[in-house]
Amino acid sequence: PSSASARIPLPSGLQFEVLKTEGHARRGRLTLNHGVVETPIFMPVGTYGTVKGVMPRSLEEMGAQIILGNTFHLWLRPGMDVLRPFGGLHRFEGWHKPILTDSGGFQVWSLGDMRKISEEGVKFASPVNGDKLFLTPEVSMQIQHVLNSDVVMQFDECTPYIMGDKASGRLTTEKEARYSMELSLRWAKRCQLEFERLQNPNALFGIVQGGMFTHLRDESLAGLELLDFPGLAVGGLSVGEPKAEMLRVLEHIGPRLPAHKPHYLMGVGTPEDLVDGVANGIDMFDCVMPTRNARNGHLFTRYGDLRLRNTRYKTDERPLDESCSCYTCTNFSRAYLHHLDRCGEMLGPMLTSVHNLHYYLDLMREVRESLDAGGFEAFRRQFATDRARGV
Ligand SMILES: CNc1nc2c(CCNC[C@]34C[C@H]5C[C@H](C[C@H](C5)C3)C4)c3nc(N)[nH]c(=O)c3cc2[nH]1
Ligand SMILES: [Zn+2]
Repeated sequence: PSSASARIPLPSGLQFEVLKTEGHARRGRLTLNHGVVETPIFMPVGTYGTVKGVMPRSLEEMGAQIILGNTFHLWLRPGMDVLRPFGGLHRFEGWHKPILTDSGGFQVWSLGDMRKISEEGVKFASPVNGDKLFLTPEVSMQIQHVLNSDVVMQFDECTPYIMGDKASGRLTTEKEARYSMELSLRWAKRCQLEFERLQNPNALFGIVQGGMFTHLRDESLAGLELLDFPGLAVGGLSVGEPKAEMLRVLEHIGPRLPAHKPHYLMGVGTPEDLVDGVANGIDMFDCVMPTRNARNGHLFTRYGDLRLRNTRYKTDERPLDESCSCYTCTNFSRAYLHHLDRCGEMLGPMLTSVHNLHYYLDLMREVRESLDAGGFEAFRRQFATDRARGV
């Protein structure tokens, strides 16, 4: 694989220009150390150094501009000693465009009771081999430095929507959300100090927390603004809260994010969430749905969702989505994909992942084009009508 050409790093690792706005929606251009990204953008998610079942050449073909890496898992396996000689994740996984890595905080949080959170960081047993591990803001920065990701996320605590086990259903209190938000702010400062000590040439993003409390969201944003990160993410959403709650918080904080910086909504979401997010000032999205749902035969199309396992598709000669130009829709029928799914053939998830990712990337391309033409609101109405039509 070609060695990454020597690049002159960008100041603070990125440049961002807002080309057009329509309400709170923005059409932008994000220049990172490994290339340019047109926004709004969906970022396919890699988990173990690959977007499951999809080759990097296919990702390029479908127009992916930036993908996610997985700090937590890559730290455990293959580990930094393997990745360091490659100069980072790009050469290791054969993706030479921009990569964003999350800090690992969200995943440790998802480990549930196997973790112990303190001011210092998070102690937990490795799900890979049971080793006792300690993830701190500093260690997260050191791992992401080795991965050489273009966008580095601060180590934060994703404030839960429900405290304790789901059964109890106790909502996180304002006091708990405040403590968690302030912990993430202290960790943001520690991340910035370590990032600078490492002389990382990439971009470090802060993450806004505050749970479902808009005044805590404002305090989190104000605290992060003092640290002047080149980009900001909205965390602590899509964590089991009702859709209305997510929208309420998003409509509050999205328009309040600094206009000249890129805005990343973490872990969101459905096609409808992406369009709603753009309307509230979001530029970047990541979500496991396109790939995870593809493996479960849950396909997204312009006219609604499709469950491939349903017997009605056994003889259906049409493509998944007549309006889709992806490799899967161009070459295969619903009947064939239904058959692969029934047989458990590995080509099935590969073809359905190509379609779902292509659908998400194409949706965001249409959003960008509608913003270029000043027609995003009209596009948003047509999108909702089409999606309600049914496949
Ligand atoms: C789904 N809802 C949601 N996600 C969230 C994430 C992870 C974003 N995706 C990165 C990720 C997470 C997993 C799965 C893949 C690969 C890798 C491990 C990185 C995407 C979040 N990450 C951080 N650091 N903080 C959050 O508050 C947060 C909130 C979320 N709410
Ligand atoms: Zn398709």
